[in-house]
Amino acid sequence: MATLLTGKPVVERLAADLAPRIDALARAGVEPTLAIVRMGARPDDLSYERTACKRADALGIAVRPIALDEFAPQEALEAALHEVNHDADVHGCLLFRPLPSFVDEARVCELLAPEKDVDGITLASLAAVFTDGHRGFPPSTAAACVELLEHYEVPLAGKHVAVVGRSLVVGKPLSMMLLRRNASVTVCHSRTENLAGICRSADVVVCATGRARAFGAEYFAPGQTVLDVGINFDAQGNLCGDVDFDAVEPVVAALTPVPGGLGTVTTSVTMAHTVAAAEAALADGRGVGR
Ligand SMILES: Nc1nc(=O)c2c([nH]1)NC[C@@H]1CN(c3ccc(C(=O)N[C@@H](CCC(=O)O)C(=O)O)cc3)C=[N+]21
Repeated sequence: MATLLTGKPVVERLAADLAPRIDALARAGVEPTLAIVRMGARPDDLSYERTACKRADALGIAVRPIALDEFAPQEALEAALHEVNHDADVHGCLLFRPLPSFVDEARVCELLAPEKDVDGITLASLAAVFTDGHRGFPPSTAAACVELLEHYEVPLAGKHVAVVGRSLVVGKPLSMMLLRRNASVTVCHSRTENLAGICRSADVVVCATGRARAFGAEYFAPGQTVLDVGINFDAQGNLCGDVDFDAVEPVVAALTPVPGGLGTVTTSVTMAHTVAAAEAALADGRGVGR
């Protein structure tokens, strides 16, 4: 029987930290505001948007959903980001990825004002992750993994962490964040030879491939901590992770569930980044007294 590393206590702790800060902003006449920009209607985007709206509402953060058609021209997306950049009442922006394949994602990401980049999509934010700098925000999903590991006091220093997945949303930035905490990180991917063997040899395994229930018991060993970053929908439309939960739960020491795991922490981290962005805007005199 593995210990379930649920998101709930992490979410509650983050909320307790944010409440007085949101109150202080309200007294200064600022309502932290997050723009959510979506193209099309991918189920994982919708899942995030639903959870984000609920969480924002509970905390006293405003959400501005901006939904574009799946086939909207890139110019429409660029115009939406331009508007976000120039709206002093918007403090943060979450742009769902991946974008449709005809969109130049790298170009679009660079358009967002770095101070509103609460999900670490600009090069400025990513550079800070790689150089251990203090500017900007890391991608929320990567930050959520670290928050959860720290909350549950999972040792990282000197430990071997296998990160499976090399996206800019999770795998690459998370590897750097773990390295900074003195873990020895193996970054694995679809071309990795002996993936199961590498995973079995690790102290902590992070599954971030986006393939429903692809990680069976053969990838794991007793004593391990497993983070399941996957948000997938199976053929029946049920939300599931990258880990085959029923097969793996009897093997490992601790495991995050899906739903109720890292997704919920990711949402809260985005809210925390939005509040921090609002605080920075207030301190800079941006968006007040106009
Ligand atoms: N730039 C970018 N950054 C992302 O981090 C990103 C993205 N794009 N595109 C979409 C995926 C998906 N994603 C989710 C995060 C939280 C939940 C979440 O909170 N789910 C809840 C409830 C799910 C439900 O009931 O529908 C849970 O896991 O318990 C879901 C999905 C972040 N993603």
